[in-house]
Amino acid sequence: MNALKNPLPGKGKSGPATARKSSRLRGTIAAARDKSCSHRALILAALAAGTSRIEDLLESADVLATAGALKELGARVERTGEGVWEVHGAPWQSPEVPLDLGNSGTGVRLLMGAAARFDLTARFIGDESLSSRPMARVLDPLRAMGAEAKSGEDGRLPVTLKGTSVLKAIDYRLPVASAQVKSAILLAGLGAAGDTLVREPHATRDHTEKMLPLFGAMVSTGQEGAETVIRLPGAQALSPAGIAIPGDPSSAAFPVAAALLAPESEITVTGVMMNPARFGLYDVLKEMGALIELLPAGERCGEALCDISVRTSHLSGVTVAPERAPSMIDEYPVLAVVAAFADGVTRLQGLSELRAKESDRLAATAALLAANGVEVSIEGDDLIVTGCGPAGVPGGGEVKTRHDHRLAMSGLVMGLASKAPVEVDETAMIATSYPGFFDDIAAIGGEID
Ligand SMILES: O=C(O)C1=C[C@@H](OP(=O)(O)O)[C@@H](O)[C@H](O)C1
Ligand SMILES: C=C(OP(=O)(O)O)C(=O)O
Repeated sequence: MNALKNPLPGKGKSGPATARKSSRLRGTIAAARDKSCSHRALILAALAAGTSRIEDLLESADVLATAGALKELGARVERTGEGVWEVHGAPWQSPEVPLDLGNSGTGVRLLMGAAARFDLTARFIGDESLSSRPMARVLDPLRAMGAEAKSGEDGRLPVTLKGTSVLKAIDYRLPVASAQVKSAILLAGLGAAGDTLVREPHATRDHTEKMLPLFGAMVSTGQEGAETVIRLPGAQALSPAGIAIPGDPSSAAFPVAAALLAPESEITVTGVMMNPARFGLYDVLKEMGALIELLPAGERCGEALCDISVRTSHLSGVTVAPERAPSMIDEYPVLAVVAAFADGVTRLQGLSELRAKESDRLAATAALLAANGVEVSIEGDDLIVTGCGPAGVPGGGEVKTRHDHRLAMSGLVMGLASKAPVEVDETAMIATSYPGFFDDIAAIGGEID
């Protein structure tokens, strides 16, 4: 394994934390870099013949786990400066050790797809949370393409995958709305004989499709009735690229929500990617009455960017239809927190996929709200939140984070605006997606200790 040229910054905080009512959140912060694009940039670079340079990579635990796995698979991966990485691709080989993807669903599922087209055997493992998440959704299509896979109980990790350089192309309709499954199939399809087709009944984030051409690959996206169809010709070689990673709308959601809820606040988060398949939360917040302004801020990686300015707002409950879920899938916990402060009832519909995240996020989000005195219920796959309105959110609860970074950050955002402080039981996993969270909240004046 090759060593990092420059040491990485510290891993962030761990242990419990308490957020206290804060007001006058002010300032401008740069958005944390996008996790989805960071994983993809590393993986595509490791498939390309030659040296790619990635700037502003998100140096979070999840992304570093992907970088570590790529080294074990034979790529040369070097950190040459803050957020700057050089990756030299090579044909992937059987790793000598199990590939430990820690907490990262994106890392493990995309890597299984990308590895399937090589003559190699790799064992994939992860932490307790990742080991409880479904992998059959990726292994089934990879098996249909000709890979062999053995999994733990119920299609979970550990998974031993035997890839093959003679993969078959498939025409596959996604049974769940998942960009990870789509991407795994497309990455495998790069090495298959013939055209691979992925059909999406509900469009999901399209970063893989958008980034592949930057590495010289051909891929096209079309519409057949209500379905989005992605077609990728097989037997494609990738060329190296220079990529700069845009800001993450999912991470930006936390400071934005804090400023909406804490009195007399006004902040700006700069450089946020506006990809429509990621931006659903911001549309919903506007529908709730949020004072949000979006200022165009150029482009990165083929994605339009904006600076988001947000002020403390009077919010009303809304209904969010199920078909909007893929465009804001990771934002429901913090949206539920925002809804708890609104006037009236918010209905978040069609959230079955939240049960397959780092925790059962549907149950855990309801528990977070209930522990802090908010009326909440789950009806089927819907989350119903009765906003506390002018009475305010009581707070005072202890949030069980269940290895889930988004729950931890959502609980802390609630505590920045609720009457009594909110404690979360663990914060280490925040570094999986947003290592700068505590610094950013402190920079705008939020009190977390
Ligand atoms: O492709 C990606 O980068 C991601 C897709 C989503 O997962 P699913 O594909 O499981 O919906 C999302 O929840 C995850 O944070 C990142
Ligand atoms: C679900 C998430 O990530 P992953 O699936 O990559 O673990 C997330 O970041 O909220």
